[in-house]
Amino acid sequence: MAEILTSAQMRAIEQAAMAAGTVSGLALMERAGTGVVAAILETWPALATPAEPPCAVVLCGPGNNGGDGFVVARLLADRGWRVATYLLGRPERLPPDARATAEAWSAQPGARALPSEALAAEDWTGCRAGVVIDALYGIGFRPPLPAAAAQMLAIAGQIVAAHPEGWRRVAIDIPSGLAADTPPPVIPACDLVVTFHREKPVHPPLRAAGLAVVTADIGL
Ligand SMILES: NC(=O)C1=CN([C@@H]2O[C@H](COP(=O)(O)OP(=O)(O)OC[C@H]3O[C@@H](n4cnc5c(N)ncnc54)[C@H](O)[C@@H]3O)[C@@H](O)[C@H]2O)[C@@H](O)CC1
Ligand SMILES: [K+]
Repeated sequence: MAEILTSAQMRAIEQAAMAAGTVSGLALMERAGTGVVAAILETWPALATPAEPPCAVVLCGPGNNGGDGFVVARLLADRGWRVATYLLGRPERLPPDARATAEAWSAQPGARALPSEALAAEDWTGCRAGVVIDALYGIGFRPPLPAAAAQMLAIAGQIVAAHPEGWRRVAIDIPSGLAADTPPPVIPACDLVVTFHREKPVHPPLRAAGLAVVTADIGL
């Protein structure tokens, strides 16, 4: 059976690698985002060679999971996708690595880096293929889910529901609202979960329930 790590064990491995100077937190975040994009394109190869640019609605939370989301936004925009990020919280309160990836994304010409409040007013109906990226919370989350985050996920669900053949939901590390170290009380609506280095206790039950769970190598 594949090794399962708790969130504390995962953090300890990341901290040890950073303390040893073998990798920075920012480099790990870049690898994490790269792994998410690779998993999306492997899971849905049509998105790698689309007839028209796909869209990405990226929900970014207040921590490093959100930082991964900004990397994914930048990389998908580099591929010609139509991308917007929606940040829950204030950019100046992001932790340093996430702030760096947010700034790198915002600095891209044409980047649409928006506050969470903008999500409700956006119209994505003209985009036939796309992904909603859940980068709200990862291994740092402890329930309950804040109402504002639940509201963002609900709006994103409506975007996907409007195009059941063309839009997919992707969760970075963990579907937001679930805790890393315990079995999920409910199975969330999600098509692909991309976690890093090793699965956490939440992942095997998700896979057993039919969700695609991919573990990306981030070089730890
Ligand atoms: N250098 C790193 O730390 C790396 C982090 N990675 C990503 O970072 C994630 C972990 O990041 P963080 O530790 O910043 O945490 P998260 O991004 O999971 O959570 C963000 C913040 O939400 C807060 N929070 C937790 N529960 C809450 C609740 N119920 N209501 C409101 N706020 C709540 C936490 O205090 C935390 O500061 C991983 O899941 C992974 O996606 C990856 O990029 C790999 C490298
Ligand atoms: K997430």
